[in-house]
Amino acid sequence: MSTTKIDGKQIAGLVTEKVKERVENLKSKGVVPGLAVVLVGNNPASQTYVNNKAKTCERLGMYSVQIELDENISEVELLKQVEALNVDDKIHGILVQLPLPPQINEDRVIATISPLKDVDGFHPENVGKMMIGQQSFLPCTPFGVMKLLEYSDVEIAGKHAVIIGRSNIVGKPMGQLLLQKDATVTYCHSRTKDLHSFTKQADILVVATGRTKMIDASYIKEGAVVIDVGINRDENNKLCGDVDFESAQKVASKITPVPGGVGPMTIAMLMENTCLAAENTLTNK
Ligand SMILES: Nc1nc2c(c(=O)[nH]1)N[C@@H](CN(C=O)c1ccc(C(=O)N[C@@H](CCC(=O)O)C(=O)O)cc1)CN2
Repeated sequence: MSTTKIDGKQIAGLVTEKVKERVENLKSKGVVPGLAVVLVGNNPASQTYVNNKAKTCERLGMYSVQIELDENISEVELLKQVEALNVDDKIHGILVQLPLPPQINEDRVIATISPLKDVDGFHPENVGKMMIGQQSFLPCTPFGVMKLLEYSDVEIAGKHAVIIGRSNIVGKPMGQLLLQKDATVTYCHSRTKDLHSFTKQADILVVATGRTKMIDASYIKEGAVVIDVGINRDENNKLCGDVDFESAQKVASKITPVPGGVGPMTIAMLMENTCLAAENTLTNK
């Protein structure tokens, strides 16, 4: 089977070029889209992602601030920081980098972000709107996967999409977005019995297990499209996904690599959401 590698870096570049044009249009109307990224503690991976977000904002001509807080900060202090950003007119999008340290309740932090500035699409109001198909901020990783499928001409309507993973930020919204495009959706997870029997039926297989190279060719139907959302380190400390790429590419028709697949799309969609949040201030949404 000849396989196409889906180039997330290239597609992210195409998406951000369009965002850049929208930023220029906003600036001509006196609005500079602004993003605030809050980082608690010094998790090296989170630091890399936050720096990449700031660099991308700069490249697109957007304003960004990075708020770095101590690992031991109390929840009350963190909530105060978020509330200050909610009323800061220069800031259109607020993102609190996850994961957060154990003394902080993630749900409370997310619920404190104004839904109008929730460019991560994690606030219960935005999640609810997404569920009923109303305009809302979509979570960046599943939104990015939808763009990858669109740019790669993958047909979704009538296809069987199998999602392995049920997290609030990837698995659950992923299934919902595919359902809205008329896929038949099956969710699998760590308690699913006989995983092969489900994944072998998938026309589109989205893998978000958090387990290094767990999915090999034996799980994949010939010709399936395979999307790997995982980011792990292998035994040689090399970045890799939840899919065993070498094995899977022998049967998949299209497949995302790690790195260079879904990851760059997460940041591109964050830029698109921030731009949308700034545009909304002009239309009073
Ligand atoms: N508040 C949020 N926290 C987290 C999110 C999120 O969407 N919102 N997602 C992830 C981390 N993340 C963005 O924040 C993210 C992860 C990976 C990448 C990426 O570009 N990965 C590259 C490899 C980068 C590397 O060298 O490590 C790739 O896959 O090619 C971007 C963003 C959890 N937290």
